[in-house]
Amino acid sequence: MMGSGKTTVGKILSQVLSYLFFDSDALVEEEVDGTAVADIFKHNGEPFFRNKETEVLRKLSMMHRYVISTGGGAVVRPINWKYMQQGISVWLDVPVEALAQRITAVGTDSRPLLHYEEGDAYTKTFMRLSALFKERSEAYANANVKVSLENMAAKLGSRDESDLSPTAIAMEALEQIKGFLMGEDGC
Ligand SMILES: Nc1ncnc2c1ncn2[C@@H]1O[C@H](COP(=O)(O)OP(=O)(O)OP(=O)(O)O)[C@@H](O)[C@H]1O
Ligand SMILES: O=C(O)C1=C[C@@H](O)[C@@H](O)[C@H](O)C1
Repeated sequence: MMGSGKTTVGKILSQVLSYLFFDSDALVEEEVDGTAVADIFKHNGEPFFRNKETEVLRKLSMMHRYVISTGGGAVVRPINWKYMQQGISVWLDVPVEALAQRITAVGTDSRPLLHYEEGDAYTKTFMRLSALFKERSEAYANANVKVSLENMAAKLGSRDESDLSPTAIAMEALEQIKGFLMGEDGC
């Protein structure tokens, strides 16, 4: 989901692994002459953006030793899973309340799918994100690994996910990836 920390956590993970980091939204922007995602949505429409996103994921699926932060909506197209499953997919599962708080703090200008609701900034962001999460939760569950911030906080005896640093989340992702790979090898 947008604001879940894919970029922040993904960059840390890439450093720990000594992999390169790429953000698929940034690559789509490059393909459209440096046009910002919000402007691509505005001028070319969402289907145009989604086609570019699929094309970027196709190209990335041929690369090795990359950590990739995908767009939050990449999960909705089944064809994208064909590409994402060339690697190990990680779902950063962050409660919608926390997402809305983070996004409200930085503003919604760069997030074209959050522009339409009435009301105060937190409430409209929360409502829209809740609807998107409901539509997409089944698709996110296709990921090989799920890092639940709620579960991580509970293990630490806390109910507040904001206590979790991006580094701690990256380390948890790494542990789960190792567990997934060991399961794949039948270990
Ligand atoms: N663990 C965390 N705790 C608190 N804030 C965080 C955490 N991880 C990321 N953030 C903050 O949340 C915001 C969104 O993070 P980030 O850009 O990494 O998310 P994203 O999933 O890549 O978002 P998008 O898909 O919309 O680009 C940033 O302001 C970032 O500093
Ligand atoms: O959740 C989404 O559908 C999106 C997330 C962003 O990363 C961008 O890919 C775009 O704003 C759409």
